[in-house]
Amino acid sequence: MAPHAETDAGSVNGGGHPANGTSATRPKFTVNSPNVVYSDNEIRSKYTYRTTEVSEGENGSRVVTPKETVYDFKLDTKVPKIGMMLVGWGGNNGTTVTAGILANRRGLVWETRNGKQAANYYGSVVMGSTLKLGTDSKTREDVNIPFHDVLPMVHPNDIAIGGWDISGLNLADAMDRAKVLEPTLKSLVRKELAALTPLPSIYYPDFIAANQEGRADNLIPGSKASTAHVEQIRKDIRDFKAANNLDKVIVQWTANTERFADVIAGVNDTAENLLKAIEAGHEEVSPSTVFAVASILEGAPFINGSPQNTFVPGCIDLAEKHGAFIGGDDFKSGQTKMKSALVDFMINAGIKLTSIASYNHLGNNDGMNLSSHRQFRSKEISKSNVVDDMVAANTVLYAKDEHPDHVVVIKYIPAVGDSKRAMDEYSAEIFLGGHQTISMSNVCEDSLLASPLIIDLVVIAELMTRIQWKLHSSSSGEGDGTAKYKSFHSVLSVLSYMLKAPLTPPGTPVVNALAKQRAALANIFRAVVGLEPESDMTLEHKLF
Ligand SMILES: NC(=O)c1ccc[n+]([C@@H]2O[C@H](COP(=O)([O-])OP(=O)(O)OC[C@H]3O[C@@H](n4cnc5c(N)ncnc54)[C@H](O)[C@@H]3O)[C@@H](O)[C@H]2O)c1
Ligand SMILES: O=P([O-])([O-])O[C@@H]1[C@@H](O)[C@H](O)[C@@H](O)[C@H](O)[C@@H]1O
Repeated sequence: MAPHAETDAGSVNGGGHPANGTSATRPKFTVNSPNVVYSDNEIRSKYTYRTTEVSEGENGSRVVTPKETVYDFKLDTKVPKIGMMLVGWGGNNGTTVTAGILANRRGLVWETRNGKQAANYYGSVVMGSTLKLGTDSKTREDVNIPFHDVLPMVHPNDIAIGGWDISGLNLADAMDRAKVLEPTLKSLVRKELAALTPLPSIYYPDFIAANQEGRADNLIPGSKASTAHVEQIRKDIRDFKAANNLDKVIVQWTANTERFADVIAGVNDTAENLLKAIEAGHEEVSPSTVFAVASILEGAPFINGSPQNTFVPGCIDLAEKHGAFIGGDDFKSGQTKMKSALVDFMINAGIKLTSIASYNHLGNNDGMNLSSHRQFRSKEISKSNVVDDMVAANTVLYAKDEHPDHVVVIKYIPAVGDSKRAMDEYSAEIFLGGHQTISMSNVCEDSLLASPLIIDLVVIAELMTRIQWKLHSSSSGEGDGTAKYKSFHSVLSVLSYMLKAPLTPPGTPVVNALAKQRAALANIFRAVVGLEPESDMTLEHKLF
């Protein structure tokens, strides 16, 4: 069946939201400040970023100096028509997120054994959460707004969807294979999904488990990297963009977890070497890296929802050289999301976490792929490193290089399907030699937890393409109007809230604490419209 792009999704406004297109979308609030200027298609702001610099004082003391850097931000308020192309579109996540967007777009309601269920975007930080805007001028109470309203963002209902899969099943049959959704919901989206078929993809057998071979029937010829593969994927992106009359396309990897690729000097250590290695068909270049390279060259943001090292140094170098956005790694959906919140709480409460035993079993195709050791190893790494920053930051509890014992176990048990079971035990030392043990059982519907993250990653990555910054003349020392606006760094570490192993610009620290990640996201968006970070000090309720 010929690959089909989804029909133009932008014209169906199921969510009661403003139609998408090139017209500017009116912000949901107006900032009353001389530092914020509104025009038809832009919001410009002057923002003072306040930090604290610590330096060595006398006799081993420290000197702490408040620092101010003034930035100019520019936000393009035109919300574009975008498409999302998923690599692994026929998988559990791909089919579930597609069905979910269709259900929301059409405002579907279906019968379940507990009664009627309406489509929703629960689990999406953008569509399901709020943030504090400020304090009511009269009541002095908090005013909270939907996260989606803080800046003009794409509405997921309007995202055109397409993608690739090594399996040629149409999306309706693939949805059945995934065994994630209720039959009543499936029946309501089946017809539309049946008309969607993943584009053929590249398949290099050595990178994913051998047990995946049986589904590989929808292939672009060639079993190792090639320039032809890059060019085919670039053409697919262009064709999808044209077929759906899109302004932008964002590509996400939600295909199987690959083994780590060896990082080899002269092969994938620089952009130039990586392109040469692809041209030479080097066998250490993975399919995910080929997709990343193609997306970068096509100017489409690329996000890696799996744990493998797609972004070898040469790939990051290429993104930087092309000013393209990349983000990753590995959707943070259930067990690790809980861990990044619980460990933050325990260690910042002064409780000395001494061990974490994380066990989970699942029975979906992801689990089958992870039953192969080299693919499991990729996941073990991304699930294990999530506590490192929180431990290293507490030198009261932990000596240098001291850390809790931490084991990760993943077992494939077909009977549980997509309903992943996570069982964790957190052991800790408390006051006067006491011990605390937290045992947790967490039934995580893997794809129903990951799909909203796919949406958040696309919406936020797109928003980041419309935000630019420059040093204000008072900080740059240059005359007004001389500095040029530029985009955020190519590596979108702002996406870390949705990811287990956040990719950050080379040489910059990784923050895994969930609350810090979310605060960074919210406060950066506040800064873009000239608002101070939300500090939660609420002095207005303490000093009166
Ligand atoms: N909660 C979650 O579901 C969750 C959380 C974090 C990360 N992940 C990661 O997301 C990925 C997808 O998870 P899933 O449950 O949808 O898995 P899945 O196995 O159901 O889907 C993966 C799809 O990718 C396809 N595929 C494999 N190699 C491909 C290639 N080279 N090109 C195109 N398609 C290819 C497969 O045919 C399959 O349809 C996995 O890597 C998983 O580890 C999932
Ligand atoms: O995000 P999380 O729940 O910690 O991690 C999950 C793992 O526990 C699971 O084994 C794997 O199949 C999923 O892809 C996901 O990565």
